[in-house]
Parts: sequence; structure tokens; C-alpha cells
Amino acid sequence: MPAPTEFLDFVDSNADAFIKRLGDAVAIPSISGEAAHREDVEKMAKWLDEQLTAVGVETKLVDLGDQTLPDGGKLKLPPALLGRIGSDPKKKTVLLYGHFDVQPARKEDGWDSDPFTLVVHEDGRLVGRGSTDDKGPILGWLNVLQYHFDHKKDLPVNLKFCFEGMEESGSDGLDDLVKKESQPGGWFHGADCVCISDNYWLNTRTPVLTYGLRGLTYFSIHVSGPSRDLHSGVFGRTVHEPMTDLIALMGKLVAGDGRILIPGVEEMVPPPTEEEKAIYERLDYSIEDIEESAGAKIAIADDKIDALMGRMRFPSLSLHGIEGAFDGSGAKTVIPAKVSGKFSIRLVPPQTPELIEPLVTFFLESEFAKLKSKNSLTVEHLHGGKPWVTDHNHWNFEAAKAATRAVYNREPDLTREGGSIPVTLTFADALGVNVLLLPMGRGDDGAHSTNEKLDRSNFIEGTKLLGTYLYEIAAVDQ
Ligand SMILES: C[C@H](N)C(=O)N[C@@H](Cc1c[nH]cn1)C(=O)O
Ligand SMILES: [Zn+2]
Ligand SMILES: [Zn+2]
Repeated sequence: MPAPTEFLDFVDSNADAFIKRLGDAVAIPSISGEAAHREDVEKMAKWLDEQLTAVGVETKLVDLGDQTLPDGGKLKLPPALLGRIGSDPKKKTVLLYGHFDVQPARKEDGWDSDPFTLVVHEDGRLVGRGSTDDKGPILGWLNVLQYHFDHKKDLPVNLKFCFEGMEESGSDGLDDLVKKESQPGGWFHGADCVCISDNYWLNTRTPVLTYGLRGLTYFSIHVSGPSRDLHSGVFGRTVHEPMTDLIALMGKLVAGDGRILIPGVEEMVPPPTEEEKAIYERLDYSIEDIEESAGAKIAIADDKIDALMGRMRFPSLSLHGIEGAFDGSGAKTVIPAKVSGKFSIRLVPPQTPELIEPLVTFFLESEFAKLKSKNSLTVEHLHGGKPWVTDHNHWNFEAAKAATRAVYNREPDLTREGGSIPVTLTFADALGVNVLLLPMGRGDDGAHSTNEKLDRSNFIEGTKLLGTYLYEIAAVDQ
């Protein structure tokens, strides 16, 4: 069933108002990973709640309790926002998920403009933190609802919503809520399929549907020694330095070519078959695409299939940062007393955080023992999520393929995503239904990075895609 032309025209003629609303959402710095911004995440939940209510959605904000911080302290979690509209038993019910929290961003990180002021560029870029991850896609759903509300049109399907404010920080508290609400009587019970719009195309040209995500396991390793920071002239070569030990340990985790050096981690993953390699060969992707979106000619692989498998089919380990190290300008001659190294591993089947964590801890402790340092090491596991892969021939995907053809006039690429959305597998297991990832943004959007953007055309055509997908779901003969 094609989406009404009136809907497509409505999206075009309201584009400026939709962009203005995206600007309002971006202006709320809902950074889940920074305690100082927790109130902003809550403010964002309330803003979105008002927007949904205004277009006829019944909502509820669910208190998720407290987050336990690494030092044992407590911090109130932002509420999850649930919604529903329509309960026609003759229609399919689609559960939509998105997140309204964002990654941290500071102008000093290298942004060309204030990260929390949406800047509309002449070339169509809408620059601001959360524009593509994940406020743009959430607002895409809102735009679809706006048309049906303004024109007093029934939606082609029943909709349920699950919007959260902790996705960028491990989705604390959400798994239990999803399991509870998927039981008979719960808000999600009876959903026929799930749609998540929270990832990206591979390149800047070809729309994609995504049938897999990597999992994640995140660590913070702490090395401490002196009771306070020391003068390096007075104590250098005299005491064991925590930073020296930490750098030595972090340097043992991953090779320059991306291979993970922790014994047992790579070995868990079966080698790809020739059939699998053929899937990657067909995707519209090139080494130039990677280098364009990375902003430099630094790709590890020369070969497209190796590059794609490095992102989708194999695990990866990234070093993220060191807390407690001197990071200011100037030349402070200090020996930091306690430093914490942050790294994470992206997981693929059959790896899980539970299988990987003991291998990491054993490896780090053995390597630390070899250093013969008198400092102390503790390994902390921060959060994790399992990888997910699903059937892309399901009717949920067929509907999205038809919608992509209708809006973009081309066949979508079928991809696995290198990133992680831990709740995906929870939805699939708790509801026993197919989950589809239907991304809005492009591969060069710079999610999590500086100058994050969403192109105007992706926001507007993406809104049409989301709406058309609902009409195609309604047309499915299942
Ligand atoms: C793919 C999604 N948009 C995303 O960015 N997910 C995050 C999830 C996460 C987990 N810990 C911190 N963030 C990601 O893949 O990094
Ligand atoms: Zn996201
Ligand atoms: Zn993200």
C-alpha cells in the first residue's frame, strides 16, 4: 500500500518547521554519560513526552530507579518514555525504539560551532550533537505522526513507542522494563514487529537495512600507587609510576592492524565462508568511502571485503582514553597518582560480554604481574551488550525494502552494523518478533564525533521512508 501522496507533500511543505523542531531538540544537551547533564536528559524526556502527547499519543514516563556509579554513589536514571496510539485488532502493531540521550560534546573538542545549536548549512547539512544519533530519527517518527494528527487520518498500523535516555551509557534499567512490558498486559505486548532507526548508511549514496549489530563490553582499568600526585623531578626513576604501567598494559591489547591480542578473543569467531564474502562483495562500499568519512587516508585494509568484515564480521578493540592523566596545555611535570584506562571490545557471535570478561581480566592481571610493579591494578567492567543478527527475508524487512524502493527508487543494501544497540536482542527475545534497523543518516554523519550532522535530504526523505514503511507493513499479507 503506497503512502498517500498528501503525506509526501506534507513532509516537503513542512520541512522548515521540522528542522526548527530538530533544532529545539538539539538545544537540550541530554548527555547521559555526564552526571552534570542528567537533568537535561530528564528535560529531554519531558519535551518529547509533550511532543508525542500533542499529536495524540498516549504516553507514560517510567521511573527506572538509580544508577550505581563506579565509586558506589547513586544517580537518578532518566525516565524511559513509553507511548501507544491505535488499538485496532485488524491492524499490525509496530513497536518503535529510539534514544533521546546523546554523546558528550564540547566546542573545544574541535566543533566549528556550538554543538547544541543546530546550524543549517547552505549545502544541506544540519550540524549539531544528536542530529543523526538519534534525535533526527526520533523526530522523523514525530513528523509522520504530525501529518496523521493534522489531517485527522488514522495511522495504517497501531504504534507503540519505547524511547530511552541511557542508550549511550549502557541502557541501564531498560532490559528489565522491556521484559516486564512484553508480558501480557504490558505496553509492548502484542507487537508484531520492531523498528529501530538508530544507525547509518554505509556511504553517502545508498540506503541500507540493517540485520546485525556488534555487541560491546566496556572496561575501565585502574592503576594506583602514590597517595598523591608527585613531582617527576623528585620521584622520577625512584617510584613505580601508574601511568607507565597503564600505558604498558594498554599497549598489549591490540595490534596496529586491529588484531585483538588477548588470547582466546579472536579464536572464538569462526572464519567467514566464501558465501559470506560474496555478500560483502555486493555492497556499495569502497576504501574511499571509509577514508572520506574518517576524514583521512588511514584505512587499515586495501580490500573492500576485508574492510567491511573488519567493521561487521570481526570483533574490534578500541582504546578510548585515560582518566586522571595530565591533559591540559603546557608542560606540567607531574606523576599522576591514579590513572584509569578506558577501552571497549565490539563483539560478534558467538562472543558475549560474559565469555569475554574473564579472558580480559586474566590477561591484564598476568601482564601486570610481568611488569613487577608495586602499584595496584583493578579491572572494572562498566557495561556490555550481546551481538545480534536476524533474518532479513522476514516480512518486516520486505516492507522496508518496498518503502526504500518507493522513496529512494532503489534497492537498499543489507548490512550488519559495527556499532551496538544492546536492547535490540532484548526486544527480539522478550517479544519473539522480528527486529529491523531502518537508518536515516549517512555514513559520513560523524555520530559520536565533532560536527555531527544529518543532511536535510536524509531528514526529509528519511521521514517519508519511515511513514511509507508503516504503509507497507499494513499491506503485508501475513
Ligand atoms: C549505533 C548506536 N547509534 C550507538 O551509537 N550505540 C552506541 C551504544 C553504546 C554503548 N556504550 C556506549 N554507547 C555505540 O555503539 O557506541
Ligand atoms: Zn544511537
Ligand atoms: Zn550513539
